[in-house]
Amino acid sequence: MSAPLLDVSGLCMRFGGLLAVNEVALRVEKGQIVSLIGPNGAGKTTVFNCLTGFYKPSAGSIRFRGEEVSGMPGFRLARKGMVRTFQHVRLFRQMSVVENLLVAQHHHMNTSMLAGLFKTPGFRRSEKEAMERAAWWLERMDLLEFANRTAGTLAYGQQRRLEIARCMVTRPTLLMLDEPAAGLNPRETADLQELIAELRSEHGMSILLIEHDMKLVMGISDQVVVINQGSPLADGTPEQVRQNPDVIKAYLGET
Ligand SMILES: Nc1ncnc2c1ncn2[C@@H]1O[C@H](COP(=O)(O)OP(=O)(O)OP(=O)(O)O)[C@@H](O)[C@H]1O
Repeated sequence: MSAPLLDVSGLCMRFGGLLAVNEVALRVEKGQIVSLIGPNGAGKTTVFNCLTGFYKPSAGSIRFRGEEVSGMPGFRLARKGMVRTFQHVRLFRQMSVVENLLVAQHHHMNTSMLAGLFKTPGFRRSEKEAMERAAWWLERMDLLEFANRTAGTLAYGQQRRLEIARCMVTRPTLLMLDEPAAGLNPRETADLQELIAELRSEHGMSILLIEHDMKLVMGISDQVVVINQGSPLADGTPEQVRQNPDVIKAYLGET
């Protein structure tokens, strides 16, 4: 059997006296949708920040495509195919919608500064492909008509979609979404669920999701990992997790 796409074990993150993440383990197999859930302050975003190189974990192993990547900076992880969105939308708000997608691809373009200076055929081809990819994803996300609008002026749901498009133009392997349904209305959340399913079925994405919307989590996940106060509480299929008494007590019982 091949190694999991993402294999995290013994992950710990300490902030001074606070052990915010304590021995967390999770796996994402290729093509899986895995959700990380837990009450407010459970440590979910801290786990994401460790996985994506924002924090250097205090302990533990993070293997991505078989390689130990713990402590690797975010831009290198992104090049390797691990990309994320944020709990609070983070776009280049003053840039146009399409510029946001072009900038995102810059690190991934196979061109040198000299090639850019002399506008070599290779550089021009690379730029054309980046523009085509941006246009494709803008259309897919129903954002094409806003291509030249300043990103900060888009409606909130559109900004969320642009953030996902910004990940997708880099052609990632693992997409990590931090509360993608936050601030969306029920219709938009249902559309998001459909989009996530299609990212997997049509684009071969593997997805790790932090989400509070239980309908979305239970409706879309292959596996659910539950943490509470930084520590692992349960993991399994949505059905197994839904019926776990510890989870009901610590988390689902709250809602
Ligand atoms: N940079 C930091 N410095 C100190 N403490 C932090 C830092 N980041 C997070 N924490 C603490 O770590 C704990 C876990 O926070 P985290 O944001 O990871 O939880 P969460 O599960 O994502 O919560 P929510 O669902 O509310 O977003 C909290 O007690 C938080 O205050």
